[in-house]
Amino acid sequence: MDDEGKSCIPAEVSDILESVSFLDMVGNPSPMESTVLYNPEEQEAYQPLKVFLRVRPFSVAELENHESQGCVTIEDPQTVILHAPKESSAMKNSERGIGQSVHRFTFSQVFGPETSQSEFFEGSTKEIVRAYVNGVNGLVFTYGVTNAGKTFTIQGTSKDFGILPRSLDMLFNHIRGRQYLKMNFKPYLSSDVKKLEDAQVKQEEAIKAAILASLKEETESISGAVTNMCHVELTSSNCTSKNQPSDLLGEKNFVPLDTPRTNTGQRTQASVWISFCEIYNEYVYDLLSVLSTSKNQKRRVLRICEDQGGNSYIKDLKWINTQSTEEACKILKIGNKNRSFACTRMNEQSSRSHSIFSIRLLKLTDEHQPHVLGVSELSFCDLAGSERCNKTQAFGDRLKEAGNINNSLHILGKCIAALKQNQNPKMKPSYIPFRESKLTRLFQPFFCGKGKACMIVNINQHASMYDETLHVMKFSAIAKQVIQTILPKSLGYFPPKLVGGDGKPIVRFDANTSLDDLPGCTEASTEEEVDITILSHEDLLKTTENLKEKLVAERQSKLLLEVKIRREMAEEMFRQLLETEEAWSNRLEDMKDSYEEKLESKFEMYKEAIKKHAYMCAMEQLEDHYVPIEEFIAEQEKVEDRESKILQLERQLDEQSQRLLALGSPNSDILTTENGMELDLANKMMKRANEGLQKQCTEKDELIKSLKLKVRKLNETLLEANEGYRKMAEENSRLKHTIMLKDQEMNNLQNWAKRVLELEETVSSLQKELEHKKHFCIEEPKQQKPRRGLLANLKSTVAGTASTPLGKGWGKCEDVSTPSRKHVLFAHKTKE
Ligand SMILES: Nc1ncnc2c1ncn2[C@@H]1O[C@H](COP(=O)(O)OP(=O)(O)OP(=O)(O)O)[C@@H](O)[C@H]1O
Repeated sequence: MDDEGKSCIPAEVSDILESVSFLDMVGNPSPMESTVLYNPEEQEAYQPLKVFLRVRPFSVAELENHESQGCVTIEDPQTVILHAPKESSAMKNSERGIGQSVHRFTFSQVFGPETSQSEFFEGSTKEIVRAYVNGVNGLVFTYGVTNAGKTFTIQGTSKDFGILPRSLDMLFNHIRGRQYLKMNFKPYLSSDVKKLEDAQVKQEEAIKAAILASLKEETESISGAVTNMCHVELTSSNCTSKNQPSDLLGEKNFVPLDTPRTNTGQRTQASVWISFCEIYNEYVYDLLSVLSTSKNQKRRVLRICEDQGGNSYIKDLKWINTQSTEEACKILKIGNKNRSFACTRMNEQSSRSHSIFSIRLLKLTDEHQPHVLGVSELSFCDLAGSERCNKTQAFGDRLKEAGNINNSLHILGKCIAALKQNQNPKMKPSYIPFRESKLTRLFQPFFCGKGKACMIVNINQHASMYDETLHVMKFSAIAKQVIQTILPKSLGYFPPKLVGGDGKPIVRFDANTSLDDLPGCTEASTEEEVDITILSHEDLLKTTENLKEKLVAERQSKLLLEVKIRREMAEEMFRQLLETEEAWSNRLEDMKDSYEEKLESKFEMYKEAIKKHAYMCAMEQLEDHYVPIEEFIAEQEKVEDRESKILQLERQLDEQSQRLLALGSPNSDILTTENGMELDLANKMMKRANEGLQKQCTEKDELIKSLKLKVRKLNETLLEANEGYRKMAEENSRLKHTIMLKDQEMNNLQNWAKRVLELEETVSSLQKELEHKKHFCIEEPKQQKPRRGLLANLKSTVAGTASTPLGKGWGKCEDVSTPSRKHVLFAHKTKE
């Protein structure tokens, strides 16, 4: 989208517009289009929205001004190519690599600048008019920038009639000779009929006379022009013959109006009524209101209401009985005078509002005892120009108008985009904002299967309007993909209802539906959007009173509804709480069991580990200090042997000492001399014994040393064993810590249980409130549902477990007084 001013195309639509691929524009079928439709009825029911393009010729003035040509090229009857002129944003964008400078669009039919009004009517609108006279509602709307030829296409000029007068002519030719000339059956609400009292008929006649009188001076010219049209333009019709019906409709498949006859063989008759209104600045005005011609009087704003079938209609809109095309054209002219024209810079007679001209055809049985057989409506909507504010250089009121025009077209764009999106089964259905503008509210039934619509896109070939025209074309590319679903009459329609002059039902044509089904006053029940600024003081008071009554009734019904909803909600909440409680208690049990199992298995694991470790340590020690028993015995024997030897030697030493003492006595000299030899011998022996002893001592020392070494090694082994023990103690403390954490988790679980208890209290308070409400409603108090046991169970379990030292969920069924298996186990572990 360009950044110049506010676009009439919404951002969402713009996004889609930008994403509309070149292939889409050349007419690739949408998902719905590509769906195979097997029977002709289905094909009739699902049709893409017909979009016709009409290219306006250059005016003499434009040709004189050398308006650049060549922007629009018609390739074939369905395709048109747009070439961006140099100065356009599209060209600038394409030069920057964004978008293309050439675009191809396809339409149901493209009508070039040389197309006459008659050719255009034949090729575009005739089909809808044909369906209309057979009872199918129709809508024709023109879309395009200002000065593109929308009004020219619908209304034409006094010499060159547009599709509207031609449709009227076709209709009147069709019903010629079977027209119901009395005015006592009048359109009512969206598709009902009101039977008027005589006084009301007179009033209708007076209104019509007043309207026609306001254009008396121009009657001649219009009459002449219409006659002219019949004689000159409609060459294919027998319009010249007043008594013969037109053969415009004389084609295959067309069922003439007089074909259906009632069971009693009565001929059908037709009554035609027209209305003309405009939507200006989001207000609906009646263009046929006589008062509106007075300059000083403020125009009355009309409201859009809905009937019981949800169909929108304009409340208090004037419907004028019309007996001929001439009359209808006169009325159109009067309406045009009231239309909000304002000079814009681009079009001298630019229409700044959306105008809607509607024709209602009432099919009746014969005059003596008339019954309504059906009502169909054909509307022509001339939309205001879709240009942006800055192009028209709008300020003040014009800017406001442009804003409102843009807004309603913006909503129309959103609706069309949403309709297209909703047809795609792969996309998420989106809300269609029909109610966001008056225009789309009135168009809604046509897009919801209650009529046939067709869109006429008008463009001019101005280079200066290229960007605007491109947006119009992109918009139409989306509109073309919207599939219209025409509902069969049996579906979605409320059959026409005949009401009396007071608006109360007289006859209903649906035998299956009784009159009791109808609301007392449909109108009153469906009224909305009251514009209080247009009401007098008395009206305001009356309205206030009515509203007060309605409010009281509404409040009562709302209160009952609220009580009902609250009760349902409370029951639902209670049920949910019980379910939650059950789920939580189950979960709690499961968690407890799983933690118990985990803890037990961990204890077993650690026990095994400690045992294994102790065994390993013992084995290592055994390996280090292992001495074979034989060696040990041999060593022992050696030691004993040596000890006995030492004892023997000590005894010998004692003996020697005694001998030496004996030798030291007075007769020792004698002994010395006598025993000198013996002493030497003894000394030698002692020396030898001494040496032997010394040797034995060194051996003993070595043995002691080796024993000390062994003792030291044993000490070291002891230290290692101590270290192992210490590690095991640490492991043990870690285990204790893990157990503590598990305890905390169990605490958390208990907290959850408490929460469940709190919820239970909430439930009981809700129940109390419910009881209170029940009293309020003076209803039989219901027996409170017996509480499920789980909550109580949980409560007692939690209370029981909380009192135990390790509490926290150990053993749900164990006796508190007897120490549980886990307690003993845990105590044992702690001890370890
Ligand atoms: N097909 C046509 N042949 C000849 N003249 C045309 C054609 N279409 C439009 N014109 C002339 O172009 C001028 C503008 O047309 P018209 O008023 O219908 O535009 P518009 O789209 O209704 O503009 P706005 O939205 O401002 O009302 C008129 O003078 C009309 O007579």
